[in-house]
Amino acid sequence: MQLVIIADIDAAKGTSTTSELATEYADNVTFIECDVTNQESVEDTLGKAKDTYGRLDIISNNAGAMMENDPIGTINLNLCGVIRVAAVAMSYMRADKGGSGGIIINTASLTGVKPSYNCPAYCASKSGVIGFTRSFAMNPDFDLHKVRMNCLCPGMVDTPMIQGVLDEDGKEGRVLNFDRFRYAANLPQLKPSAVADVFIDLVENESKNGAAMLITVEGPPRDIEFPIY
Ligand SMILES: NC(=O)C1=CN([C@@H]2O[C@H](COP(=O)(O)OP(=O)(O)OC[C@H]3O[C@@H](n4cnc5c(N)ncnc54)[C@H](O)[C@@H]3O)[C@@H](O)[C@H]2O)C=CC1
Ligand SMILES: CCCCCC(=O)/C=C/[C@H]1[C@H](O)CC(=O)[C@@H]1CCCCCCC(=O)O
Repeated sequence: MQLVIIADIDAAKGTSTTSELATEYADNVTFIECDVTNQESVEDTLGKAKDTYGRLDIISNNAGAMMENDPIGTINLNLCGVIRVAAVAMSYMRADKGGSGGIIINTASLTGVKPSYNCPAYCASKSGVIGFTRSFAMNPDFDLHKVRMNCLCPGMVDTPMIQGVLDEDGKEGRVLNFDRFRYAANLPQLKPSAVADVFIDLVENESKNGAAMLITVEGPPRDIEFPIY
Protein backbone atom coordinates (compact mmCIF):
# COMPACT_ATOMS: atom_id res chain seq x y z
CA MET A 1 0.00 0.00 0.00
CA GLN A 2 1.29 3.49 -0.87
CA LEU A 3 1.01 6.01 1.97
CA VAL A 4 1.48 9.71 1.23
CA ILE A 5 2.21 12.75 3.37
CA ILE A 6 1.58 16.16 1.84
CA ALA A 7 3.70 18.83 3.53
CA ASP A 8 3.29 22.53 2.73
CA ILE A 9 3.49 25.91 4.44
CA ASP A 10 -0.06 26.68 3.27
CA ALA A 11 -2.22 24.78 5.77
CA ALA A 12 -5.54 25.75 4.15
CA LYS A 13 -4.52 24.55 0.68
CA GLY A 14 -2.75 21.48 2.05
CA THR A 15 -5.79 20.43 4.07
CA SER A 16 -8.24 20.91 1.20
CA THR A 17 -5.97 18.99 -1.22
CA THR A 18 -5.66 16.17 1.31
CA SER A 19 -9.46 16.05 1.75
CA GLU A 20 -9.92 15.86 -2.03
CA LEU A 21 -7.46 12.96 -2.27
CA ALA A 22 -9.07 11.24 0.74
CA THR A 23 -12.26 10.70 -1.28
CA GLU A 24 -10.27 8.26 -3.40
CA TYR A 25 -7.45 7.16 -1.10
CA ALA A 26 -9.17 7.30 2.33
CA ASP A 27 -6.72 7.47 5.24
CA ASN A 28 -3.68 6.85 3.07
CA VAL A 29 -3.04 10.59 2.66
CA THR A 30 -2.14 12.91 5.55
CA PHE A 31 -1.26 16.60 5.71
CA ILE A 32 1.49 18.16 7.85
CA GLU A 33 2.18 21.90 7.90
CA CYS A 34 5.84 22.48 7.08
CA ASP A 35 8.10 25.43 6.32
CA VAL A 36 11.13 24.20 4.36
CA THR A 37 13.06 27.37 5.27
CA ASN A 38 12.93 26.31 8.94
CA GLN A 39 15.20 23.47 10.10
CA GLU A 40 13.03 22.59 13.12
CA SER A 41 9.89 22.45 11.00
CA VAL A 42 11.55 20.12 8.47
CA GLU A 43 12.86 17.85 11.25
CA ASP A 44 9.44 17.79 12.90
CA THR A 45 7.64 16.98 9.62
CA LEU A 46 9.92 14.18 8.48
CA GLY A 47 10.11 12.81 12.03
CA LYS A 48 6.29 12.60 12.14
CA ALA A 49 6.24 10.97 8.71
CA LYS A 50 8.73 8.32 9.83
CA ASP A 51 6.86 7.74 13.12
CA THR A 52 3.51 7.42 11.31
CA TYR A 53 4.56 5.18 8.45
CA GLY A 54 7.71 3.52 9.72
CA ARG A 55 9.95 4.52 6.81
CA LEU A 56 10.46 7.05 4.02
CA ASP A 57 10.90 5.78 0.45
CA ILE A 58 10.19 8.70 -1.91
CA ILE A 59 10.64 12.43 -1.33
CA SER A 60 9.24 15.04 -3.73
CA ASN A 61 11.32 18.10 -2.86
CA ASN A 62 9.05 20.54 -4.65
CA ALA A 63 8.43 23.71 -2.60
CA GLY A 64 9.46 26.86 -4.44
CA ALA A 65 8.44 30.34 -5.47
CA MET A 66 9.40 33.19 -7.77
CA MET A 67 10.09 36.39 -5.81
CA GLU A 68 12.80 38.59 -7.32
CA ASN A 69 11.80 41.24 -4.75
CA ASP A 70 13.54 38.96 -2.20
CA PRO A 71 16.56 37.38 -3.89
CA ILE A 72 18.12 35.98 -0.70
CA GLY A 73 14.75 34.59 0.37
CA THR A 74 14.48 32.98 -3.07
CA ILE A 75 17.77 31.14 -2.56
CA ASN A 76 16.79 30.20 1.00
CA LEU A 77 13.49 28.68 -0.15
CA ASN A 78 14.28 27.20 -3.57
CA LEU A 79 17.83 25.98 -2.97
CA CYS A 80 18.50 25.82 0.79
CA GLY A 81 15.02 24.34 1.30
CA VAL A 82 15.86 21.47 -1.06
CA ILE A 83 19.21 20.84 0.64
CA ARG A 84 17.65 21.06 4.13
CA VAL A 85 14.90 18.54 3.32
CA ALA A 86 17.35 16.18 1.58
CA ALA A 87 19.72 16.19 4.56
CA VAL A 88 17.00 15.36 7.09
CA ALA A 89 15.37 12.80 4.76
CA MET A 90 18.74 11.08 4.32
CA SER A 91 19.00 10.51 8.07
CA TYR A 92 15.90 8.28 7.82
CA MET A 93 16.39 6.77 4.36
CA ARG A 94 20.04 5.67 4.40
CA ALA A 95 20.24 1.88 4.06
CA ASP A 96 23.44 1.89 6.16
CA LYS A 97 21.68 3.69 9.06
CA GLY A 98 18.51 1.62 9.42
CA GLY A 99 16.59 2.98 6.41
CA SER A 100 15.63 1.16 3.21
CA GLY A 101 17.17 3.49 0.58
CA GLY A 102 14.85 5.17 -1.90
CA ILE A 103 14.75 8.28 -4.05
CA ILE A 104 14.69 12.07 -3.59
CA ILE A 105 13.38 14.02 -6.57
CA ASN A 106 14.07 17.76 -6.51
CA THR A 107 12.09 20.22 -8.59
CA ALA A 108 14.52 22.49 -10.46
CA SER A 109 13.44 24.26 -13.66
CA LEU A 110 14.35 24.89 -17.28
CA THR A 111 15.56 28.24 -15.92
CA GLY A 112 18.32 26.31 -14.12
CA VAL A 113 20.00 25.81 -17.52
CA LYS A 114 18.39 28.54 -19.65
CA PRO A 115 19.02 32.00 -18.20
CA SER A 116 16.27 34.62 -17.98
CA TYR A 117 17.14 38.26 -17.27
CA ASN A 118 13.67 38.53 -15.72
CA CYS A 119 14.35 36.31 -12.71
CA PRO A 120 18.11 36.02 -11.97
CA ALA A 121 17.76 34.90 -8.33
CA TYR A 122 15.17 32.27 -9.32
CA CYS A 123 17.50 31.03 -12.13
CA ALA A 124 20.44 30.91 -9.69
CA SER A 125 18.39 28.91 -7.17
CA LYS A 126 17.37 26.38 -9.81
CA SER A 127 20.93 26.07 -11.23
CA GLY A 128 21.94 25.33 -7.64
CA VAL A 129 19.35 22.57 -7.36
CA ILE A 130 20.72 20.95 -10.51
CA GLY A 131 24.32 21.16 -9.24
CA PHE A 132 23.32 19.77 -5.83
CA THR A 133 21.43 16.86 -7.42
CA ARG A 134 24.18 15.84 -9.83
CA SER A 135 26.88 16.12 -7.18
CA PHE A 136 24.90 14.17 -4.57
CA ALA A 137 24.18 11.37 -7.05
CA MET A 138 27.84 10.86 -8.05
CA ASN A 139 28.95 10.19 -4.46
CA PRO A 140 30.50 6.69 -4.31
CA ASP A 141 28.79 6.17 -0.92
CA PHE A 142 25.64 5.36 -2.93
CA ASP A 143 26.50 1.68 -2.58
CA LEU A 144 26.10 2.11 1.18
CA HIS A 145 23.16 4.49 1.52
CA LYS A 146 21.17 3.43 -1.61
CA VAL A 147 19.33 6.73 -1.96
CA ARG A 148 19.06 7.95 -5.56
CA MET A 149 18.58 11.62 -6.45
CA ASN A 150 17.19 13.28 -9.57
CA CYS A 151 15.83 16.65 -10.56
CA LEU A 152 13.04 17.84 -12.82
CA CYS A 153 13.63 20.79 -15.15
CA PRO A 154 10.25 21.79 -16.57
CA GLY A 155 9.54 24.81 -18.75
CA MET A 156 6.46 26.81 -17.82
CA VAL A 157 3.74 24.68 -16.20
CA ASP A 158 0.14 25.72 -15.82
CA THR A 159 0.04 26.02 -11.99
CA PRO A 160 -0.97 28.60 -9.37
CA MET A 161 2.63 29.90 -9.28
CA ILE A 162 2.38 31.41 -12.77
CA GLN A 163 -1.15 32.67 -12.14
CA GLY A 164 0.00 34.14 -8.80
CA VAL A 165 2.65 36.29 -10.50
CA LEU A 166 0.16 37.35 -13.20
CA ASP A 167 -2.54 38.22 -10.64
CA GLU A 168 -0.23 40.66 -8.89
CA ASP A 169 -0.05 42.68 -12.11
CA GLY A 170 3.58 43.58 -11.43
CA LYS A 171 2.93 45.33 -8.12
CA GLU A 172 5.05 43.01 -5.96
CA GLY A 173 8.05 42.80 -8.30
CA ARG A 174 8.13 39.00 -8.32
CA VAL A 175 9.77 39.34 -11.75
CA LEU A 176 11.89 42.24 -12.99
CA ASN A 177 9.80 42.95 -16.10
CA PHE A 178 6.13 42.13 -15.68
CA ASP A 179 5.15 42.68 -19.35
CA ARG A 180 7.88 40.28 -20.49
CA PHE A 181 6.67 37.70 -18.02
CA ARG A 182 3.05 38.13 -19.18
CA TYR A 183 4.20 37.57 -22.76
CA ALA A 184 6.11 34.39 -21.78
CA ALA A 185 3.15 33.16 -19.73
CA ASN A 186 0.94 33.32 -22.83
CA LEU A 187 3.13 30.82 -24.68
CA PRO A 188 2.03 27.15 -24.58
CA GLN A 189 2.47 25.64 -21.11
CA LEU A 190 2.96 22.12 -19.81
CA LYS A 191 0.22 20.42 -17.86
CA PRO A 192 1.26 19.34 -14.33
CA SER A 193 0.57 15.71 -15.32
CA ALA A 194 3.46 15.89 -17.85
CA VAL A 195 5.81 16.59 -14.94
CA ALA A 196 4.19 13.91 -12.76
CA ASP A 197 4.71 11.30 -15.52
CA VAL A 198 8.46 11.97 -15.50
CA PHE A 199 8.48 11.81 -11.70
CA ILE A 200 6.91 8.34 -11.80
CA ASP A 201 9.33 7.19 -14.48
CA LEU A 202 12.30 8.25 -12.32
CA VAL A 203 10.91 6.37 -9.31
CA GLU A 204 10.51 3.22 -11.41
CA ASN A 205 13.73 3.47 -13.43
CA GLU A 206 16.74 2.85 -11.20
CA SER A 207 19.23 3.41 -14.03
CA LYS A 208 18.72 7.19 -14.09
CA ASN A 209 20.37 8.17 -10.79
CA GLY A 210 21.61 11.78 -11.08
CA ALA A 211 19.72 12.63 -14.28
CA ALA A 212 18.35 16.16 -14.64
CA MET A 213 15.22 15.73 -16.74
CA LEU A 214 14.30 18.46 -19.22
CA ILE A 215 10.52 18.65 -19.73
CA THR A 216 9.17 21.10 -22.32
CA VAL A 217 6.22 21.46 -24.66
CA GLU A 218 8.62 21.16 -27.62
CA GLY A 219 9.31 17.42 -27.40
CA PRO A 220 9.58 14.32 -25.24
CA PRO A 221 11.32 14.55 -21.85
CA ARG A 222 15.06 13.98 -21.95
CA ASP A 223 18.09 13.64 -19.74
CA ILE A 224 20.10 16.92 -20.04
CA GLU A 225 23.63 16.36 -21.36
CA PHE A 226 26.25 18.42 -19.55
CA PRO A 227 29.83 19.05 -20.68
CA ILE A 228 32.38 16.60 -19.22
CA TYR A 229 35.65 18.02 -17.90
N1 LIG B 1 4.93 26.58 -12.69
C1 LIG B 1 6.01 26.57 -13.45
O1 LIG B 1 6.03 27.06 -14.58
C2 LIG B 1 7.26 25.89 -12.96
C3 LIG B 1 7.46 25.62 -11.62
N2 LIG B 1 8.62 25.02 -11.23
C4 LIG B 1 8.85 24.69 -9.83
O2 LIG B 1 7.89 23.73 -9.45
C5 LIG B 1 7.72 23.76 -8.04
C6 LIG B 1 6.23 23.79 -7.75
O3 LIG B 1 5.72 25.02 -8.20
P1 LIG B 1 4.24 25.24 -8.76
O4 LIG B 1 3.42 24.04 -8.53
O5 LIG B 1 4.36 25.80 -10.09
O6 LIG B 1 3.81 26.44 -7.83
P2 LIG B 1 2.77 26.50 -6.63
O7 LIG B 1 2.88 27.89 -6.12
O8 LIG B 1 1.46 25.98 -7.03
O9 LIG B 1 3.39 25.45 -5.59
C7 LIG B 1 4.46 25.76 -4.76
C8 LIG B 1 4.10 25.25 -3.37
O10 LIG B 1 5.22 25.50 -2.50
C9 LIG B 1 4.66 25.88 -1.26
N3 LIG B 1 5.63 26.62 -0.46
C10 LIG B 1 6.08 27.88 -0.65
N4 LIG B 1 6.92 28.23 0.32
C11 LIG B 1 7.05 27.15 1.14
C12 LIG B 1 7.79 26.89 2.31
N5 LIG B 1 8.60 27.81 2.86
N6 LIG B 1 7.70 25.67 2.87
C13 LIG B 1 6.87 24.74 2.36
N7 LIG B 1 6.13 24.93 1.26
C14 LIG B 1 6.22 26.14 0.65
C15 LIG B 1 3.47 26.74 -1.62
O11 LIG B 1 2.56 26.91 -0.54
C16 LIG B 1 2.89 25.97 -2.78
O12 LIG B 1 1.92 25.00 -2.36
C17 LIG B 1 8.48 25.00 -7.56
O13 LIG B 1 9.73 24.58 -7.04
C18 LIG B 1 8.67 25.81 -8.83
O14 LIG B 1 9.80 26.64 -8.76
C19 LIG B 1 9.58 24.63 -12.12
C20 LIG B 1 9.42 24.87 -13.44
C21 LIG B 1 8.25 25.52 -13.97
C1 LIG C 1 11.64 28.83 -18.32
C2 LIG C 1 10.22 28.65 -18.64
C3 LIG C 1 9.98 28.57 -20.08
C4 LIG C 1 9.23 29.73 -20.55
C5 LIG C 1 9.77 30.44 -21.71
C6 LIG C 1 11.21 30.68 -21.57
O1 LIG C 1 11.95 29.99 -22.17
C7 LIG C 1 11.69 31.79 -20.78
C8 LIG C 1 10.96 32.84 -20.65
C9 LIG C 1 11.41 33.95 -19.83
C10 LIG C 1 11.54 35.20 -20.64
O2 LIG C 1 12.87 35.41 -21.00
C11 LIG C 1 11.10 36.32 -19.76
C12 LIG C 1 10.34 35.69 -18.68
O3 LIG C 1 9.70 36.28 -17.85
C13 LIG C 1 10.39 34.23 -18.77
C14 LIG C 1 10.79 33.63 -17.44
C15 LIG C 1 9.77 32.73 -17.02
C16 LIG C 1 10.14 32.04 -15.78
C17 LIG C 1 9.30 30.84 -15.63
C18 LIG C 1 9.28 30.38 -14.24
C19 LIG C 1 8.83 29.03 -14.11
C20 LIG C 1 9.95 28.08 -14.30
O4 LIG C 1 10.27 27.75 -15.43
O5 LIG C 1 10.52 27.62 -13.32
